[in-house]
Amino acid sequence: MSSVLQKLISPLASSPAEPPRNKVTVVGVGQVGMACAVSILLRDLCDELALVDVMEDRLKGEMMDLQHGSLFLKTSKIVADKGQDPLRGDCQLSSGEERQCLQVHHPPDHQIQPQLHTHRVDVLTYVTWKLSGLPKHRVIGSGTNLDSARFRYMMAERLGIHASSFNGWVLGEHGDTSVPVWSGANVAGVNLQKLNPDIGTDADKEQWKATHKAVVDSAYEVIKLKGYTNWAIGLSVADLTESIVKNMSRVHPVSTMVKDMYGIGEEVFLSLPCVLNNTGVSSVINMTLTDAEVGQLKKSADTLWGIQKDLKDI
Ligand SMILES: NC(=O)C1=CN([C@@H]2O[C@H](COP(=O)(O)OP(=O)(O)OC[C@H]3O[C@@H](n4cnc5c(N)ncnc54)[C@H](O)[C@@H]3O)[C@@H](O)[C@H]2O)C=CC1
Ligand SMILES: CC(=O)C(=O)O
Repeated sequence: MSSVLQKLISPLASSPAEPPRNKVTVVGVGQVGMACAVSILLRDLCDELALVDVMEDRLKGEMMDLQHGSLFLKTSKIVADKGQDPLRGDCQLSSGEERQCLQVHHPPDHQIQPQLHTHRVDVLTYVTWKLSGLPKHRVIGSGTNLDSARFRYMMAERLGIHASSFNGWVLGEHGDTSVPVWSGANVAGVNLQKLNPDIGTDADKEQWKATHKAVVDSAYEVIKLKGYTNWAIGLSVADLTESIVKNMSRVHPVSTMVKDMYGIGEEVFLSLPCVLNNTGVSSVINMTLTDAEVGQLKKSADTLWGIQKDLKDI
């Protein structure tokens, strides 16, 4: 007696379905991980989304909740895996392999947190690079992609234009010692430093420097107000994901290994403008920075090295 399934569907292919061509794994299904997951799903960036967490109930609940939204999404498979080793997983690519696998890590950093008095993404990117054994161009920290987005939004608000029309970069360490590149800030190619040579300095009568301070303070402000930040980081990680999985070679400020750049002598991860495509960070743009900006980058590098050199067992 045939089942409904057998009566309804006549299989044509005898071989099993192909493995996913674009798989994204989100490690850590807390506030940030789920904001990344939803942003990635809404932009149709993968054909399989895998969630990984050590909290089994939460992981299953988040997976089921997303699966129930499948009707409104175009991602064919949403799965969860509590057992996957987050740093190795099933996403290792051998050379020439066509599939795209990308892992987005946002678990907290219990092992190193006590030693940190700063934001952590750059140090965690270094730790991930060391533990994974992956080549440096395949380990990318979201870095100052978020700081730059906040800067562009706040500068654009002050100018009465949309964030996408203000071109400005925040480089270096994510957070407190991030470096706004005032020398490159422009709208439609019009350099703001040419209009106001003091822009970004204490001597500036218009105090544009306050906008960068507001960028740094804004993470603390949002955390004070709602307990965490998640939407902007989720949206920004999805944007990075798009450049990678769609092989777009767009330039983003992300955390990469900067030893031997701008006179930095140590193995630290800091944000510079990076070309992102399906090889990872395929190249770094050599920005023409002022001496003061290079000095600030080196200060960020020193801060991070001060933390990293004391990390044991990596
Ligand atoms: N770089 C940036 O711009 C930003 C970074 N963050 C950072 O992102 C991290 C996550 O933040 P939230 O999502 O708010 O925290 P959360 O506490 O809501 O979520 C963390 C999740 O990671 C899971 N987890 C812990 N250890 C794990 C392991 N070994 N393997 C798999 N999963 C594990 C936890 O069970 C939890 O579900 C924090 O360290 C936070 O500081 C947050 C916002 C912006
Ligand atoms: C928490 C954090 O690092 C941020 O929102 O910038």
